[in-house]
Amino acid sequence: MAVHHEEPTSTSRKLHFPLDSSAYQILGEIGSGVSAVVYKALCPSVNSAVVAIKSIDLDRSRSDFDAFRRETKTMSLLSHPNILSAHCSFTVDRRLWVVMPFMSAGSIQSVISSSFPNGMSEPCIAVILKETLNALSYLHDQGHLHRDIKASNILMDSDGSVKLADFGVSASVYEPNYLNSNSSSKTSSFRLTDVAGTPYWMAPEVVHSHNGYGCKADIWSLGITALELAHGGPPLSHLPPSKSLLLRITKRFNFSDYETRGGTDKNKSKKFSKSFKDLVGLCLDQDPNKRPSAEKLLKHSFFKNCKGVDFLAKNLLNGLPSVEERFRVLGGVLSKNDEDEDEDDDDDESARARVRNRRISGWNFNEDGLDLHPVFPTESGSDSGGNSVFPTESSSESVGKMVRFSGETIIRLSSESHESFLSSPGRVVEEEGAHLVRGDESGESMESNLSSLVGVDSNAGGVDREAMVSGLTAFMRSLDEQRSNVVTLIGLLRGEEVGEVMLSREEQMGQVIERMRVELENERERNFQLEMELEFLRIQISGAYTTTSAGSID
Ligand SMILES: Nc1ncnc2c1ncn2[C@@H]1O[C@H](COP(=O)(O)OP(=O)(O)OP(=O)(O)O)[C@@H](O)[C@H]1O
Repeated sequence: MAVHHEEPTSTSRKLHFPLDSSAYQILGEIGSGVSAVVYKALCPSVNSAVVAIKSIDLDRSRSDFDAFRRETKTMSLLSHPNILSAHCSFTVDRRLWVVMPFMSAGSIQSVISSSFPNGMSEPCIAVILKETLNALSYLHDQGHLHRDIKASNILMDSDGSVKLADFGVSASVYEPNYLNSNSSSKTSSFRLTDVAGTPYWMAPEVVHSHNGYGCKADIWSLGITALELAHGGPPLSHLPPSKSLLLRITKRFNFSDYETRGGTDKNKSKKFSKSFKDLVGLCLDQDPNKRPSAEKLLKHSFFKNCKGVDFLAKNLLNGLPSVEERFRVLGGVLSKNDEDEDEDDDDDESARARVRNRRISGWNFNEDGLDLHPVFPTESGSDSGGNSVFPTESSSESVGKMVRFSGETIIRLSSESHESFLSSPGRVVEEEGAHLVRGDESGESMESNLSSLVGVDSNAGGVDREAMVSGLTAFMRSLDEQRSNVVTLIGLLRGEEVGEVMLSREEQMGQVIERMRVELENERERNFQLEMELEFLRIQISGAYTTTSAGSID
């Protein structure tokens, strides 16, 4: 077993946790995600310390190795009572092991699932949010964003102490992927541009991340977490992630909607204090600039008579099954739901269970094949109630981009020149398996094809002809490249010589495959954002219709 040693983190250097998997005795599994498993383990050489080991499969993970190095680096540089620091990390074969203190009560989400499926009391919520805000205030002050605030990333110990964990998608303002704005304040000026987080908790500006976002995205997620604690799940978690994400980020979704509908608990309408509603409302302001900072939120009246962590221990941990036991029960539910997910997409419980394992970080959100179906023509009618209008938003950056998703291809359309495009039928663009305009079809057929592409009624808008042509040309070029790669690969497999390269056949094949893999990954990453934007437009359109006709989000 190959073990590559890495520096232990600063906080644990004194303890000398071994950087060797054989030095740990695995006691059992306590959690699992798409690409990681969490174990409870013993470390006999360090006073038989009980630890949690997060073992991340680097091949299955949508974050790259650098992201995980960043997680452990971030954790090692931070020191705060409300932030979980790793003891050390090292690789074991193709897995990254992160050794952390064991938090015996597990995540707040697992506490909710087990004992409070319909939500916790406000005094408990206040303690959890306050402790989390302490961590966030420190984190933002240090120039970091967490980017994945949610109950499953807030861990609790047997004494009720609460720590923020999972820095897998956290980011530092000191890293190169942020945009500077004019503001002089460090914590308000940095702007990240990549999509990261988990759908139900994601701030609107993170979805539209080409405009950049900052630490206020964490404040939005904290607001969603507050609702999660209050109702047992985040708003709209009864819907598949893509739909909930997009509905939630539109202005159509207000906290009051959620409250009067009883949150995720359909049978019960809950009453909440004015100060709690005010706090959540502040966090969920669509305008990130209007959301208060973590530091300011700590002074909110909701925390005025906030109890200590021992209150949590008394009220949450009594009779709570062990974290292993909870995982055994919940783990069974999760795997069953994953098997069933195609059969029962609308089932509330399964949708809620599924989201626990899903995080948006680039294109992997699509990989799970949920409901992000902007190109399925048959769905357009039902999504829009058959009355949607063509997107009216037109911007230079939203023109003519192409999106490939699960073997389908969609094209971003602007609102202009639809008529002129449709009046010149006969362009030949074909691709097997893709929903594209065919050259032998009439203008009307093309129109319906185009409508199908974006899932909207094209009568109400237009297509930018030039953008379409340039987009389709780019698409053809990309197809040509892929075709040539495939031809090369077939040649190599058949034993033909390719060019005058002196490389072995295996090496040549390896190179071609690698090139195609990189291309595919780049394309998927690009496409993820485009899909989000397109779906967002569609939701806005159908939302405009629904709001006008029914005044409701359903
Ligand atoms: N240090 C720890 N101590 C005790 N339990 C832990 C610890 N770290 C994680 N767990 C348990 O393992 C579960 C899974 O954690 P993990 O970080 O892999 O996934 P997640 O946060 O649920 O999902 P994801 O991060 O993939 O969105 C947690 O919900 C928690 O119950």
